[in-house]
Amino acid sequence: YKSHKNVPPGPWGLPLIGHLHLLAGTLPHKGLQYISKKYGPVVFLRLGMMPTVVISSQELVKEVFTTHDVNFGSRPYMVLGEHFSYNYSGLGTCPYGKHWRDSRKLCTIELFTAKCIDSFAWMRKEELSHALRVILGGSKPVKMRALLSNFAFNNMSRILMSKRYFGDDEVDRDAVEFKEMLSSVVDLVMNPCVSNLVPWYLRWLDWQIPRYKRIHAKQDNFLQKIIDEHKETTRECKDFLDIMLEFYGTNVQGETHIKANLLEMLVAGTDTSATTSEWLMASVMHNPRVLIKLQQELDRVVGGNRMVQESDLPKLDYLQLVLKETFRCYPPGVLLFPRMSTQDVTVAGYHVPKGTTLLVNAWAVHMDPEVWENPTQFQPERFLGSSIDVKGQNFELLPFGAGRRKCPGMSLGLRTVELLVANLIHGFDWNFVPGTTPSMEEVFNSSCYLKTPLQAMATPRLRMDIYKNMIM
Ligand code: HEM
Repeated sequence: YKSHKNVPPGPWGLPLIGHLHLLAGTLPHKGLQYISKKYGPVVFLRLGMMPTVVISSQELVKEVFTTHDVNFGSRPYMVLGEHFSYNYSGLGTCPYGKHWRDSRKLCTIELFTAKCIDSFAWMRKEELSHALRVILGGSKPVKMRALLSNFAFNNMSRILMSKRYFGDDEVDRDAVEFKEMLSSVVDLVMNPCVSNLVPWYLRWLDWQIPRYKRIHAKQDNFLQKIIDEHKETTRECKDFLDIMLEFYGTNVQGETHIKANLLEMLVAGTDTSATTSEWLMASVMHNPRVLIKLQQELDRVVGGNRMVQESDLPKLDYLQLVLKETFRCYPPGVLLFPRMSTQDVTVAGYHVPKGTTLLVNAWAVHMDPEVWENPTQFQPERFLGSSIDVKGQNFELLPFGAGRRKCPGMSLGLRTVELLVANLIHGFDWNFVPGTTPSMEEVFNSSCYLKTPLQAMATPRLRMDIYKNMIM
């Protein structure tokens, strides 16, 4: 890399660890933003021994996701892909090519169309009624993270494989273990573990490999059991696992693709939606003006005699602004999901060789003062009258990425988040636990989370019979 004169600028690195020391003790997206302020919007770094280019401006995001999108269409080496996603068999980790195109088409047609998403409405309604029951009858204060995460997980697992794991009182112990495994897998996506930081011939040095293998064996057991159960029973209405069994086949290779897809979709679809909902709730609780304005809109559009239905959501204009602002300030994928160049390419006039990891600092773009006025302030009104949406079309707001490998689950994720938060805000007044004002401090585990899980006091805003009608 060094032998090439025209590589992007960057600080001096150290042997073996490269530039990792510059990110120690800071959140990676903030550390990378600091470096890019000094060296420019395209920076070359070595994360361990792995050559990496980091992009931090709207203009360059546009360049990589339009002109060079095919070239950056694959993912780099990741522990997630090798050890957990059955050697890159799933839609999110597999290399750009025929298998990816076929898998993406299957999901787009069978899972993510507006018609499919509408057809899951009754499941979301049931899950909502369970969430209401937890809020009204459960412990005080409400443990928001568990509530939001169980809602997202149950919705995903029902859509994918007709399974509901987290009940109101009873929980499936295997599922709890599986969900914990998923969290460890999520942690490993961008974790600076040895395997992620060295070339292939040194990966055997990673002392954590036996741990990956142990977790994977348990995960495989759980997923295989679900597939075997599915093959033995038939459902009146096919779920996505039935559709995948028909498409990929029931041979070992087919089932491997299915297990990888199930795992990746649970990883990609659960935490992202739950984290967005938690950031939104925390943000509006810290900005009571916004919370009151949301409730006024809900009173106007929905009224005080019922809970919010999916058909109300497109009419909730202010909620859309608040959601956009939440995504801008707290995108769950602050660095998106890494890509890799499959050919030598010129970015912003600099040479980027084949095999370089591309990180897009979406958070830095969302906080760029050249693009946003007062970027650090939470101000949903900034989107009033603006055509900016969350689809990443103009590359200044990218919570779902952009280009060919952008998130295919966007509409499903948005519907899940909007329905839940609209009902939480319409149905209850929310206050911090008396005597506490939790901080908005974040932690990074591949995704950004509130450091202290949100807990809140809920006071019903509507007549009791309205909740009772909703709770089945
Ligand atoms: C608020 C919710 C969500 C957010 C913020 C989000 C965000 C993202 C981001 C940033 C990427 C990487 C895009 C890129 O590389 O440019 C991604 C990819 C992906 N997401 Fe989502 N996501 C969400 C919900 C979902 C849901 C509900 C699913 C459903 C299963 C899903 C499935 C996927 C998959 C399969 C990929 C990989 C696509 C590929 O490589 O072709 N996501 N998501």
